[in-house]
Amino acid sequence: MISVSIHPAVDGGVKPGSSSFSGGTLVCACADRPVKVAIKGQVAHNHACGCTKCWKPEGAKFSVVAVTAHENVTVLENGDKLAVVDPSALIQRHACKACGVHMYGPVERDHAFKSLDFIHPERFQEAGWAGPGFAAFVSSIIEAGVDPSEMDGVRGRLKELGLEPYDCLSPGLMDYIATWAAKKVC
Ligand SMILES: N[C@@H](CCC(=O)N[C@@H](CSCO)C(=O)NCC(=O)O)C(=O)O
Ligand SMILES: [Zn+2]
Ligand SMILES: [Zn+2]
Repeated sequence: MISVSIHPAVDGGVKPGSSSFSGGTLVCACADRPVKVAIKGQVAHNHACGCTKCWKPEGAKFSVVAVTAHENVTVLENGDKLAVVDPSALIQRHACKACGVHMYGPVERDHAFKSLDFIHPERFQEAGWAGPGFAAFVSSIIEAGVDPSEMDGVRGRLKELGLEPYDCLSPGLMDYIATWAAKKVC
């Protein structure tokens, strides 16, 4: 049986990152004047995300998305092609207007993730970025058009790949957000 496709970067097995990876350049999909963004250091909290807002390559059910500190992000070339996808969203996803690839998404609002940027490590020119460690917003793929009857197969495949499926973020990240919220309210 052909296994369920999750994302081209993980369908053949999740690749571990290299301890010597010290950052690189994200490049959009344009042949002409591609947007280039430099990222310093290894990425953190890389995960597969099933939400409808994250950029996915053609045909993928999930995105692969990680975070880095905003100070590690520098637009190198063709930044004039970037526009914010949804200015009302928490993550200010800066996408290439020509090819649609999301290049970086800063969180500027008062939130546990403030000063972090969401990026898609598959757009690195270089190899060695840390692979995804879990799958988030799995049920959200239904919102993107996946038939609910496919969900057992999708969750089964994610587990097989070592990407524990969650319908929100991982427990560690949810606890982190809740801890931040608890401190803020009191
Ligand atoms: N069911 C919705 C969920 C969208 C959503 O909340 N996405 C998360 C995860 S994005 C990367 O992990 C989120 O934090 N979004 C904030 C934002 O998008 O600004 C859907 O699928 O659309
Ligand atoms: Zn582009
Ligand atoms: Zn997402």
